[in-house]
Amino acid sequence: MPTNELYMRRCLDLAALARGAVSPNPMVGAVIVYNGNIIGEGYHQKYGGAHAEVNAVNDVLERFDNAEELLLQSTIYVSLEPCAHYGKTPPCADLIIKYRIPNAVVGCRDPFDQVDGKGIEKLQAAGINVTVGVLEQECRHLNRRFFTRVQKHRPYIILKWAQTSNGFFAPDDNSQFWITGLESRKLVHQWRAEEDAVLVGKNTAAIDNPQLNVRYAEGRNPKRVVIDRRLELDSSLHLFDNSVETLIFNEVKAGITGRNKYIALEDFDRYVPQYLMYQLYLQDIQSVIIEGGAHTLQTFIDAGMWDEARIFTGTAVLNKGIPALQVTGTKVDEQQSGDDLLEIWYNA
Ligand SMILES: NC(=O)C1=CN([C@@H]2O[C@H](COP(=O)(O)OP(=O)(O)OC[C@H]3O[C@@H](n4cnc5c(N)ncnc54)[C@H](OP(=O)(O)O)[C@@H]3O)[C@@H](O)[C@H]2O)C=CC1
Ligand SMILES: Nc1c(N[C@@H]2O[C@H](COP(=O)(O)O)[C@@H](O)[C@H]2O)[nH]c(=O)[nH]c1=O
Ligand SMILES: [Zn+2]
Repeated sequence: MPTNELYMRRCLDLAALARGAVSPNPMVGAVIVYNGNIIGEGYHQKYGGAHAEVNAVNDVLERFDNAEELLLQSTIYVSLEPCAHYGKTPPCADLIIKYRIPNAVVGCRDPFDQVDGKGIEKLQAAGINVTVGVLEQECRHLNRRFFTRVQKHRPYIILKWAQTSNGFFAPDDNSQFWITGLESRKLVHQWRAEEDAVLVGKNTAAIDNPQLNVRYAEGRNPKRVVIDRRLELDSSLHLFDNSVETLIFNEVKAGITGRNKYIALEDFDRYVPQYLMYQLYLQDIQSVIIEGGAHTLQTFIDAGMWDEARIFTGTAVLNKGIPALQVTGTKVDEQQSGDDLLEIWYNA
């Protein structure tokens, strides 16, 4: 692998260590290389905390007595364009300029309005040799949630469901039927920990009484979201147990009771997926995993409001029921999850 790619790959690995911990900020990793050796590493570890470049420079300063001398002959690799603005921390471009690091290699440009090329320009104006676009697609992919929020003004939307081996989604008698095995269940809980919110429709909330939390994996619980137009759901359901912030989209009331947030939509007959996702965007929710049911998933599919679909096909069989859903897009992966088959599709 060419050298630049090798170090950028390390930046990506570092960045990914913060999965689920920095939203709505992007995940970013940085390494500093002197004479073919990595002398410092860092990543953005938690929301509001130091940026990757700061941690990488500090790592060098802590490890070497002659750090400032080494930095004068080093290259900094960073998976996202260094920031140029005063946010929660001062601009990273200024830090690189301050230590006169002569070379910067950037994975991809930051689309965020206050950066968007200004970090690169600032470095170049200071005489730093800047290379942009190393492993660019991978760098953009890692932060696809962040890019979607900044560029589309909505969260990244993941659809997830399970279907039987003979193409059914659920029984049609308002009962719960578990299709997948324990491994898939663990995987889904891990996915929940990686996203900001998990959403279900009213019937799923009533029939399954889901908890929608992270019990079979490590990590933090996502916010819960439910669509309940007329507020018909029973308040004794797990969803309303105040263990996690829960957003209830309805047409009856707005307000907060404990950790339950009622959000009123003006129009429940048209553009519901669009309105809903805009509301989540306003709440800084950068990604959402939609776990059903069929009706809810279908409205998002019909509106073209999805980015990724994760579809399990279990070994269970149903003789009749709600038919499984179809997406058109690109299948990017297929793998076994215990006895289940898992397909990943992108909407492109
Ligand atoms: N196989 C799997 O992966 C899963 C299976 N299930 C199963 O699926 C079944 C439930 O699925 P289903 O009946 O399709 O129900 P949903 O859970 O999708 O709930 C549908 C209801 O939610 C409200 N809603 C959803 N989307 C919208 C929208 N865009 N605009 C307005 N209201 C909306 C409506 O309620 P209102 O009546 O207020 O208008 C609608 O009738 C259960 O048996 C459950 O066990 C559930 C999840 C996953
Ligand atoms: N039936 C079914 C799924 N159902 C989804 O999981 C939810 C239950 O979440 P929890 O209460 O937290 O365990 C349920 O409401 C529905 O959204 N998921 C799957 O991976 N496989 C399955 O076969
Ligand atoms: Zn920064």
